[in-house]
Amino acid sequence: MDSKKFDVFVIGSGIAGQTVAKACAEAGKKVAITEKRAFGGTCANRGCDPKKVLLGATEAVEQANNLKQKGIVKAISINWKKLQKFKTEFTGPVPESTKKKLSDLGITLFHESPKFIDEKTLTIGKKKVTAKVIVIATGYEPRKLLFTGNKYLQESGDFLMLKKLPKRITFLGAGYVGMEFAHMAARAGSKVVVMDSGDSILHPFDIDLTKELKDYSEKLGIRFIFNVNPVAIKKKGKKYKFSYTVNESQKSIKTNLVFNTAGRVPALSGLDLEKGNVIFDEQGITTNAFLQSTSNSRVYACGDVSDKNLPLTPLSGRQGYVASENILNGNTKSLDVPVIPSVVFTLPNLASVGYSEEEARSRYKNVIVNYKVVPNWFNAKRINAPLYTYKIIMNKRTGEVVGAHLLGPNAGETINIFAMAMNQKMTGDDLQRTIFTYPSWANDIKSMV
Ligand SMILES: Cc1cc2nc3c(=O)[nH]c(=O)nc-3n(C[C@H](O)[C@H](O)[C@H](O)COP(=O)(O)OP(=O)(O)OC[C@H]3O[C@@H](n4cnc5c(N)ncnc54)[C@H](O)[C@@H]3O)c2cc1C
Ligand SMILES: NC(=O)c1ccc[n+]([C@@H]2O[C@H](COP(=O)([O-])OP(=O)(O)OC[C@H]3O[C@@H](n4cnc5c(N)ncnc54)[C@H](O)[C@@H]3O)[C@@H](O)[C@H]2O)c1
Repeated sequence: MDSKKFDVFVIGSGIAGQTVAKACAEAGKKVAITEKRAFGGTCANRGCDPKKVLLGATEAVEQANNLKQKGIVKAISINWKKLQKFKTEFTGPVPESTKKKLSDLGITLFHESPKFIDEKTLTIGKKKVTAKVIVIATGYEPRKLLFTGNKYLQESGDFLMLKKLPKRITFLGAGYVGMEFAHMAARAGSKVVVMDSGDSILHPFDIDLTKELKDYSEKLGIRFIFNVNPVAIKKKGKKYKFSYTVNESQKSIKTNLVFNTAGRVPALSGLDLEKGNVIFDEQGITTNAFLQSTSNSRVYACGDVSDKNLPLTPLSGRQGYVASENILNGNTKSLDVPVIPSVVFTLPNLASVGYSEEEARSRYKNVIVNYKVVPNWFNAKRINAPLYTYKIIMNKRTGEVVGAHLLGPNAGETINIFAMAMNQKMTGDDLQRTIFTYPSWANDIKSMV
């Protein structure tokens, strides 16, 4: 068997894997990277970026609909085929440009899944590869749902590639992906059903805000079914019959497509991690503070697949950076996680940073909770936006902002200012003293605190 030796061998070419591979190659190491799907990873090929391109058109529809009778006279609608073509302008070049960037740095590329045969050796196709350091950066994959007909389930990547938008779409899972895609599909003209095994949407987010978002989603025509236990999907001509139970009572719906949006899990299958002595659990690869495997010191894990994950692109990139520092300089950099803002790109956005109301109340003796529904504020009113709500939480003793939860237009941007304020331990007074542009969404922060 042909054998190759590297200083660093990276598995997975998403943001985490690319960051490590580039840093190590730039530092003069002999580096290889392998990718079993398209080079460039989830975010750029079948996640955040293509989603946000499709979202652009639905933002235009939302704004025009809100301003009907307020100056906009004609309803606008989406040409899905043309929108998809536009999206491909972004995703199409990703694999080749990623490959070029990596190989220009002298990195050797493979296009297959490897398998561990011992702690430092992998097989990849017919080749044997040994490396001083092996980096696992394989990301997440959709959770497998085990019921009859699960082969008919589609996943988020399939949605982003749909040539034609079907009349009826069902999303199984009301988390980030299910809610974002349900909003896009509904605005692009599909009849959408969202089901969840739990009793609410987006359960890590603030309950008051998610309730408002759910009610508004229903007005868009989205139907929610909660406490669902999926039973079977049967193909019936061009449609599917999806059977499920709710509180033990049997039900079914007819739909054109069913998407598995029931969560994502670490992508570890097929790597033969046991042979490499790499311990993992359902959180991902078990790592220490330096992102090094606790069982095999030659192995580092970063991005979604490490057990230190919070599966978001900026965090995965940061983990890639921390892993590369430790590979290159010895274990010197531990992963310090700052305050992490997060946004669900429904329209309006739901965004959050820091403690929930419940967490803050249990953590601090006295908290100030500023919770208000304010679609009457100028910024929302001028675009006739139906929802604008905030819940800002401050530690009463220090005045510091410890949590911010926003539902409204532009919330995905405004939340970044709260993240920065929290990282700098700013108080409500500090924010009030700041001069923001006017009239802008950021300027509303003064009134929120
Ligand atoms: C639909 C969707 C929308 C999202 N939207 C957002 C968003 O708006 N904002 C945000 O911050 N995050 C978003 N995310 C999450 C974000 O995409 C991930 O957190 C990020 O891509 C993780 O980067 P990573 O490098 O860890 O893994 P990935 O980008 O998943 O890269 C891992 C790579 O490893 C490859 N791989 C897996 N197994 C093997 C193997 N055995 N051999 C070789 N290669 C392998 C995979 O094919 C993949 O290319 C979204 C995710 C999805 C699915
Ligand atoms: N805007 C963003 O930043 C963004 C967007 C998309 C994805 N992501 C990342 O990707 C991760 C995965 O997102 P996701 O939406 O796939 O997962 P999720 O964990 O956000 O939501 C999964 C939902 O599926 C439900 N569920 C689980 N099993 C089920 C079953 N058998 N039947 C019906 N419902 C079931 C859960 O109750 C939950 O509500 C997120 O945690 C997030 O970090 C981020």
